[in-house]
Amino acid sequence: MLQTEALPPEVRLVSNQHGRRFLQIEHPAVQACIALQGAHIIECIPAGQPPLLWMSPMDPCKPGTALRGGVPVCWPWFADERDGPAHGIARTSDWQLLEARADSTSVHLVLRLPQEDIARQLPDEGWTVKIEFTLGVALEIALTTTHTGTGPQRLSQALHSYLPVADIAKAEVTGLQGCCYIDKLNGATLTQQTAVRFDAEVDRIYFNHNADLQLRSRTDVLDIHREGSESVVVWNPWLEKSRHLSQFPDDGYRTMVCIEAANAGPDGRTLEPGSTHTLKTVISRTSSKQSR
Ligand SMILES: O=P(O)(O)OC[C@H]1O[C@@H](O)[C@H](O)[C@@H](O)[C@@H]1O
Repeated sequence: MLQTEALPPEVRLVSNQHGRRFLQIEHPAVQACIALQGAHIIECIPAGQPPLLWMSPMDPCKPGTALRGGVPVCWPWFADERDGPAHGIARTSDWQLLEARADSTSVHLVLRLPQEDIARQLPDEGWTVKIEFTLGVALEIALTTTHTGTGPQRLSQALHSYLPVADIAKAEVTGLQGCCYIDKLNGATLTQQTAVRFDAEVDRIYFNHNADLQLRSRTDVLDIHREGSESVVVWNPWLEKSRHLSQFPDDGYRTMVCIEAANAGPDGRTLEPGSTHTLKTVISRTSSKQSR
């Protein structure tokens, strides 16, 4: 773990009143906050812009509880693709900061999931995993997994980005037209004909897809670029599910949508011993354009 004295002045390690620890980033180009538990970024505000991420106002901030919003890291499985906790084991451990540096345009941070946490929870498997954040005018996250065990190992994962919208009923996701998806609500496989719009719960895995996406909401446009990802999860719980979600207000669904760079469903990977895979997403607001 990097010692506090080695942090650049733009990065501070802080604790809230419950003892939960965060990396607080204050840089001329960006303000951000990353919870060590889960290596979970909960705030990213490029200078002069609205936030790039949605965060629940009901976050209890107690150590051990799941944070609803930001970018939870789902690893080494997505949702319930394996037995065990939903979205894998990475969300509950405190990650270790390995590297922190800043230049004139951005802050770069590297964290890793402690080996003893992986060994305790997945005793028969060999993995190392680290995450790199580059924070500036864009939010860049790269999750790198190395298979250190013997025999092939399955890997599915997601950077579960909660993105803000002014009004979900007027938001749309473009770039998925013509793409096939699994509708997780009924198991059907369908083809997306138009931009994705929302008037009910949506929970889908789009697959065989690696092109860029846009989230359009009133005059705001977020650009989403992915690498090492052939699938993208689009999720909005709508009203009924919102009422049952932890740390989520009943009307939270109106102002968020998850667009997740993933390797999920048919895009789950098999890694051979010694091989490495990087899942990357870049979220930016390149301009304000006219939307619906
Ligand atoms: O409630 P969780 O575990 O944070 O998951 C939230 C949602 O995450 C999405 O990625 C899944 O597709 C949904 O099915 C799930 O409900």
